[in-house]
Amino acid sequence: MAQPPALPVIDISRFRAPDAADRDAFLAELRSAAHEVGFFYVTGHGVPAPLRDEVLSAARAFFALPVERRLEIENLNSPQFRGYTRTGTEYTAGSAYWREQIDIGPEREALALGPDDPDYLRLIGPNQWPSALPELRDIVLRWQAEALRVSREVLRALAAALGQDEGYFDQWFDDEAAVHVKIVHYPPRAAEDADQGVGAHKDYGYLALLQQDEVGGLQVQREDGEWIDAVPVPDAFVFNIGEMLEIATQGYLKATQHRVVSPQAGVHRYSIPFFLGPRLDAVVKPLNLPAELAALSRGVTDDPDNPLLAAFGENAVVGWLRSHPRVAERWWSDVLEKRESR
Ligand SMILES: O=C(O)CCC(=O)C(=O)O
Ligand SMILES: [Fe+2]
Repeated sequence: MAQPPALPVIDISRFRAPDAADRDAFLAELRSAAHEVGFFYVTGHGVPAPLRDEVLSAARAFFALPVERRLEIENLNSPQFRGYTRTGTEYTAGSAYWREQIDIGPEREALALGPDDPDYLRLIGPNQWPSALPELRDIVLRWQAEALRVSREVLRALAAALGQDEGYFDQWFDDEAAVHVKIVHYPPRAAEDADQGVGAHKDYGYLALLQQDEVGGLQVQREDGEWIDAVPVPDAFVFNIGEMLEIATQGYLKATQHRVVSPQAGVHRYSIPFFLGPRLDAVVKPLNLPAELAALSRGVTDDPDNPLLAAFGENAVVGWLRSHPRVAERWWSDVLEKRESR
């Protein structure tokens, strides 16, 4: 049965409202959604419905390809962790996820690097695209451009809601900014009690945007520990705060834990998350919050299993190495050895 959404709904078009009072009311709503829950729906985003349908259809078509065609772009081929991950080979906290996916990032040439270059520069490189579904590239890149536009608008609105100039975060963006799209398929659970689609985690960039189909399964942890469903809301994206914004606001905004419960037998779920991070070389500094907001900051989460790193490139490297151990062993063994001996 359809449940009413338990998360706030933010109409981003109100950010450009000509009426100052309405804009202030909008910023107050956004601020409270981002501070109290860290998860909210965004409507009024202007991403055309046909494009949203096209990307989900392309996702279904890719995962319906024979496995050998999917494996042509396996991420094991890619030092930059790009490409296809088979079900059961991606991890959080040592426990496998029940999903398959394609990881896509900015389309670049890999750099010729020396031993003293920072490790995160190894994340720069080309994507892999399936020859069996040539239209996927164009559809995903068009969708990615729209997701980037909407996320940057939400980030501008958040800057304004935090008492900053709306362009505050622009200093961290240029062509090297970390954008990351995932095309994801959650197969039905293999057994009634095997329901981990994705284990509890936080996202490491500034913001994540999610387009989900009508199945549901995403859950968000409230401050009291209770898990609530981020039920699909037609035409809305789900947004959540990532670790970089938690650091920038000293915990006034919080990177919220979330997870995905696998669909029931016979049901398949498809989702397209998009992650917006700053440039790989960005080191996020705490921003100057207005006193009344600073008083409500909770500090940055101190979890020994997942220390939050203000250096974004390093935060990203740690995340990739942890979630894709096979790619890490194949292409990053020198980095792993260096880190183990520290
Ligand atoms: O597919 C979803 O609903 C969420 C996925 C997610 O949280 C992630 O990939 O970080
Ligand atoms: Fe996530």
